[in-house]
Amino acid sequence: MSLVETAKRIAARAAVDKHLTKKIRVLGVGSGSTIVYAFERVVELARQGLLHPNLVCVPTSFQANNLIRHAGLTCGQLNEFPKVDLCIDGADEIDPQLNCIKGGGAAHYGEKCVAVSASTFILVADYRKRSDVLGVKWTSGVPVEVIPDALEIVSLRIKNLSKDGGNNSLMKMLGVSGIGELYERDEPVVSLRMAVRKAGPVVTDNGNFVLDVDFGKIYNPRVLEVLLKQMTGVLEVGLFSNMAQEAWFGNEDGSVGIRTLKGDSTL
Ligand SMILES: O=C[C@H](O)[C@H](O)[C@H](O)COP(=O)(O)O
Repeated sequence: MSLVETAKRIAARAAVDKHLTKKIRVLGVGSGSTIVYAFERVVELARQGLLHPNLVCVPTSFQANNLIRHAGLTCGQLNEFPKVDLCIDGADEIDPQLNCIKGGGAAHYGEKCVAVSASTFILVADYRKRSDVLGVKWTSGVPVEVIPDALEIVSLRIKNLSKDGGNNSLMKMLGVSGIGELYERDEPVVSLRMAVRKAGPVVTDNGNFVLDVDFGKIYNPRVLEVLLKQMTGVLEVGLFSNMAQEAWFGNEDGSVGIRTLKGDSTL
C-alpha cells in the first residue's frame, strides 16, 4: 500500500475508533476514497458487536449508499433520520480553522446535507490535505454544483465576481469591503468538470454539473461560501466553513495528527 493510502487508512481507522462509540445510533457516512477505510473499520466494529444494536447509517452519496448496503448494515435516509449523531467524512483541503474544500468526487451536496444535520462532524484525510490557507494544496478549484439550465449564467456571475465586487449590498451586509478580502485571483478561473470514460461533463448524483473554480488562496471561506451559494442555479458549494469539530490526518511517518480549533497535536 502506498504512503498516501496508508496515511488515509490510519487516520480513518483512528477517528472511527475514537468517535464511533456504542452510544452513536445514527451515523453519517461520507464519500471518497478515505471513507472506504473508515467504513471498513465501522463494519469490523459492527461485526464484533461493539456498536449500537440499532445503528443506522445515513449515506452522503450513491457510493456511500453502496458501501452500507454491501456491508449489510442498516441504511437510512436523511428524511427518516434528520438528526445524525456523528458524521465522518473526507476532505480535499483543511485549514487551521477546520474550514475545508470538499467535492473532489462531486458528492458535496449530499455530504453537506448530512454534515449540517450532525451533532459531531469529523474529517479524515492524509497529510497532503493539511493546509494553512485554502486554495494552496487543493488547486483544482472549489467545486460548485450547478443546475444544468443555469450553467452559463452561474459561470458568468462567478467570473464577474471580482469586476462587480460580488454583490455590493450583500457584501456590505456580510461586512466585507472588497473582493480582495475574500480571495487572491483577479479573476476566478471557472472550468466545467469533464468526465473520464464518459463523453461530456461529470453528472452528479443529483443530475447536475460541477464547475471547479480556482480563486487562488481563499482568505475568507465563510463569506465566499455565502456569496456563491446565493447565486440562482447553484445547488451547493464545496466550501464547508465552521462545520467540523476535528480533522484527523495520517502523517507520512505513520503517526496520526489531530487538528482542532485549539491547534494541531499528534496521537
Ligand atoms: O466529493 C467528494 C468528497 O468531498 C470527498 O470526501 C473528498 O473529495 C475527499 O476524497 P478522498 O478521500 O478520495 O481524497
